[in-house]
Amino acid sequence: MIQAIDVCKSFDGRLVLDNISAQFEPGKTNLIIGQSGSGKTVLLKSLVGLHQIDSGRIMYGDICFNQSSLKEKRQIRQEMGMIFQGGALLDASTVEENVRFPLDLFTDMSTKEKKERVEFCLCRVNIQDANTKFPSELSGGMVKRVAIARAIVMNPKYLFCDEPNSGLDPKTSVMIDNLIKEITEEYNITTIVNTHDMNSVMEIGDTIIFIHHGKKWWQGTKDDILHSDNKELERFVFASAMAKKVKSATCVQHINATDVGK
Ligand SMILES: Nc1ncnc2c1ncn2[C@@H]1O[C@H](COP(=O)(O)OP(=O)(O)OP(=O)(O)O)[C@@H](O)[C@H]1O
Repeated sequence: MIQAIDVCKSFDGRLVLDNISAQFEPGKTNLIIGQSGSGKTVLLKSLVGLHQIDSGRIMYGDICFNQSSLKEKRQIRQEMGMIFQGGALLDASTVEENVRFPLDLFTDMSTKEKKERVEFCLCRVNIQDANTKFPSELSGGMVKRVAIARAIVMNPKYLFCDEPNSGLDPKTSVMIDNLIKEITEEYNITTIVNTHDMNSVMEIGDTIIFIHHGKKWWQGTKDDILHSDNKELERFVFASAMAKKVKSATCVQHINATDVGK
C-alpha cells in the first residue's frame, strides 16, 4: 500500500499540492483525476520521488520513502514500474531491447532468463512477432502495450501510469485500460493512474481521487461519482452535454429501481 500523508509541494512560493492525504490500495486501480493544472502530475512525481516534497510523508508500506536512506529508496524504486504519457520508448532500440532494458540495468539474469522474461511480458500484453521492430514502426496502441510490458518486466509491486490513453482512439483506450486493470488484479499491484479520460474513470476506477486547485477535493468509487453532489466534481466529470444526459438518465434509473424495491 502507498500512502500520502499531509503532502505539500510548492514551486517558487506557489503551493501546488495543498496538504494531500490519500491511500492507494494493492490490487486496485487507483485513479487521480482533475482538470489541467490541478496538480495530478506533481502528485504522481512526488509519489515516485521525482519531486522532493516540502512537508508530509510518502509511505510505501512501513517505510517513509521521502525520509528513507539511499539504499531503501533504491530498493523501492526497483519495485516501481512506470508508464509515461507518450510511452517513452527508446527510439533507437527494438521492442525486445526496450522491454529488456530494466533487466539489463538492475538484474544479473542470464541472457536466456532475460529472453524468457521479455517473451512472457510481450505475450502477456498480446504483442507477437514485433521483437525486432522499432517504436517508429508501431501503432500508438502497440507503443502503449510495449510500455506496459517494460513496466511489468521487473515484477513491480507499484505501477504508475501518467495519462496512459493520451493519443489513443476510444476503442484502443478501453483495451489499454482493461489491460492495466487485469495486470493490477492478477499480480496484486498497487496501481496509480493519472487521467483526464472519463471513459477510464467509468471503466477501471476502483478508487478515485479528485484534485482541485492542489487540494484533495473528493474521493470515492466510479459508482459514487454518479450520485455525488459535489459541485466541482460534477462540473469536471459531467462537463459535456452528452455526459450530463448520461448522468440524469442514470439517476432516473436509480430512483426507479429504488421505488421498485419499496
Ligand atoms: N517543475 C515545475 N516548476 C514550476 N511549476 C510547476 C512545475 N511542475 C508543475 N508546475 C505547476 O504546477 C501546477 C500543477 O501542474 P501539473 O503538471 O501537476 O498539472 P496536471 O494536473 O498534471 O495538468 P495536466 O492534466 O494538464 O497534465 C501547474 O500550475 C504547473 O504549472
